[in-house]
Amino acid sequence: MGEFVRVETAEGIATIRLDRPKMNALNRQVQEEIAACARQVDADPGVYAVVLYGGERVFAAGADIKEMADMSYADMSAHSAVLQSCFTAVAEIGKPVIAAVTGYALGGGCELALCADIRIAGESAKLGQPEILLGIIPGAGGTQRLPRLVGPARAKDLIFTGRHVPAAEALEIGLVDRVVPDADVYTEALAYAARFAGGPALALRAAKQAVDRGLEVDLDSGLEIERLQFSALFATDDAKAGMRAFAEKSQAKFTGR
Ligand SMILES: CCCCCCCCCCCCC/C=C/C(=O)SCCNC(=O)CCNC(=O)[C@H](O)C(C)(C)COP(=O)(O)OP(=O)(O)OC[C@H]1O[C@@H](n2cnc3c(N)ncnc32)[C@H](O)[C@@H]1OP(=O)(O)O
Repeated sequence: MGEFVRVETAEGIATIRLDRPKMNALNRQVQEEIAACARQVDADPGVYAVVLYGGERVFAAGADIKEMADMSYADMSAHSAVLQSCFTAVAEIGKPVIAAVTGYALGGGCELALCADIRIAGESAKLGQPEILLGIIPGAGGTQRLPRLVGPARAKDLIFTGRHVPAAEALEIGLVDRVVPDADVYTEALAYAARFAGGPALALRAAKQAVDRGLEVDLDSGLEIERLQFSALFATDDAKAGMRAFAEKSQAKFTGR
């Protein structure tokens, strides 16, 4: 349990809850607490899916500008690897991760949402990478994850202009996957995550890793990643249970082994 970031778990779903004054501004402490929560939920066999949530008002308004304002090249050069690793810890959670985007997801806040697999936004939510307006650029994966999601031209538009993207446009360009009434964002994210509770955790992890790792390599290598992940699942009790249940017209009981 961190000071500004905590894990709340219920019925197999973990929420990583950001809760810091000043729009959940991401300072060093928040980033490190996010990474600790990511590692905690990744290692917890009782957690089948994860929701990232900043509260009803805001997801996260980005890095703490006031903290960064006094940082030197040396400071940031020393910290930026840690910073990226905190976000990568979220991206590498071996379970479905859903970002519940309320209010603003800007800068590092948008980059955090990009580390999720699915993004559900409220109708009045706004996302963006406004770093350019501060004389800097995204530094927590935005220049890499955003173009992979929306394409290089749209990513450059958002990064070059720093503009806020309303939820409806974010849906159009694939930056978010669903738009729901503001009041329903968190419950909708939990409902989607609940689909995975009690499910085939090993297969879900294999699917996520095959897709994510496959995006980074050529097709032949990606097919090899899939082949190895697919074959490995035949060593699991879950695969036997799942296919036997189908044959017996019964409900599969997955154990995560
Ligand atoms: C060696 C030490 C290492 C330290 C750790 C380094 C951390 C490095 C992290 C790097 C992460 C990767 C790179 C990412 C960079 C960024 O994210 S840059 C920031 C990008 N975000 C923004 O530019 C958004 C800034 N905020 C706003 O534009 C507005 O606040 C808003 C979101 C549009 C909301 O406006 P409004 O509703 O009018 O509310 P405000 O009055 O503006 O805000 C309320 C209070 O919250 C404070 N605040 C808001 N955002 C931030 C922020 N990002 N950082 C710090 N503080 C923020 C705002 O100042 C208000 O405070 P008070 O005036 O004191 O009430």
